[in-house]
Amino acid sequence: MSDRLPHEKGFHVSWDQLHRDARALAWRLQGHGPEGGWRAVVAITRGGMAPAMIVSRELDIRTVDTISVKSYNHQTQAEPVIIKHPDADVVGDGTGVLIVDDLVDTGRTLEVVRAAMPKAHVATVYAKPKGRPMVDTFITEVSQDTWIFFPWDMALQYVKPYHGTDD
Ligand SMILES: O=P(O)(O)OC[C@H]1O[C@H](OP(=O)(O)OP(=O)(O)O)[C@H](O)[C@@H]1O
Ligand SMILES: Nc1nc2[nH]cnc2c(=O)[nH]1
Ligand SMILES: [Mg+2]
Repeated sequence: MSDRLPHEKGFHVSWDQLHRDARALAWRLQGHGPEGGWRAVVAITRGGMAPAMIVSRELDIRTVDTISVKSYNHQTQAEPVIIKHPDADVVGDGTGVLIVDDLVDTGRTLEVVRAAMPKAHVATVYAKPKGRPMVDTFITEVSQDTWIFFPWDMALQYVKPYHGTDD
């Protein structure tokens, strides 16, 4: 995360909120697939896996695969590389395939994913302005200087009361 700082704001997403937003994404996608419906979901690991599970459940899509993209740092420029492809027999050129990720930020990850499946439909739960053109469907936009905190990266912890003492 350090190479992506500074971020002025934080947007904290609870499991409950993530569930609601991923369901809203599924609702928006329902009926918008090609004739015959969506054939498969491809989750972009790892952040896309929880949203993809929720979307595939809501839309009753049983064929779910993954694509793994790793961002390598070469002199501060992050260069995403696909380190695991989905099953070619399942996805083909992407027709009828729903690619799901938690968010788009710069759009670099989706650039390489789209190149691998040009005809797929790309859906993210959250989007930042720079990456928006890379997404077909999303639910909530946040500003570019906002860092989104996901529930799998967080834990409940004690917070000091405003009045300054611990009891
Ligand atoms: O639009 P971009 O600037 O490419 O950023 C968006 C990507 O960054 C995060 O994944 P990350 O690479 O951190 O890996 P993870 O999903 O395994 O946490 C996020 O889950 C998106 O996949
Ligand atoms: N968790 C998280 N990962 C990211 N990867 C790129 N942008 C973000 C972000 O805002 N939050
Ligand atoms: Mg990711």
